[in-house]
Amino acid sequence: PPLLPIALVGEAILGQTAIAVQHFNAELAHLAEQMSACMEAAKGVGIAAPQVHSPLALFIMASRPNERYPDAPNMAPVVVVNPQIINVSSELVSGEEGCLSVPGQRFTIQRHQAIEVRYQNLQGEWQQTELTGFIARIFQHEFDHLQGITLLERSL
Ligand SMILES: O=C(O)C[C@@H](Cc1ccccc1)[C@H](O)SCc1ccccc1
Ligand SMILES: [Zn+2]
Repeated sequence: PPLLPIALVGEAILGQTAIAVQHFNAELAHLAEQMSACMEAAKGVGIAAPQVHSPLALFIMASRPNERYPDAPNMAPVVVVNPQIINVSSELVSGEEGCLSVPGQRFTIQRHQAIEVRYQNLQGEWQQTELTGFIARIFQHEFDHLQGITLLERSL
């Protein structure tokens, strides 16, 4: 099946607040599958539903070592639904980020080093955990997408 087209910065959907997911059904699981395929094809470590023109509060995050973050952990893709950031560290770290919606560009972005988060999985079960480092960075990047915020608004 073809990959979903990726919204580019400037398209309205990337500037909108995402809508809470209410129905944890097969359709949601199918969307998550399509998003994972897009992320893998783009060699990304994250992708948010608005980037594939869906208004839902849903993203995928993964992690693997890459040239910018050679010590990044290997983490299998995680589906994050209706996320909340409930605590953030005062410590900020600067790092380089890319965005599938701003192709070919890299930005230096400050993020919280550690965050406490709460989200639902594809079955609607609430998870709560603390994230640090590169994975915390990815979560914050994708969470921004669900608030209609892209790197361009955060770039130093
Ligand atoms: O647009 C997206 O959400 C995918 C982003 C994910 C990302 C978040 C934080 C820091 C870096 C990337 C990227 O396009 S995925 C491509 C990539 C992978 C590793 C490092 C930099 C860029
Ligand atoms: Zn992005």
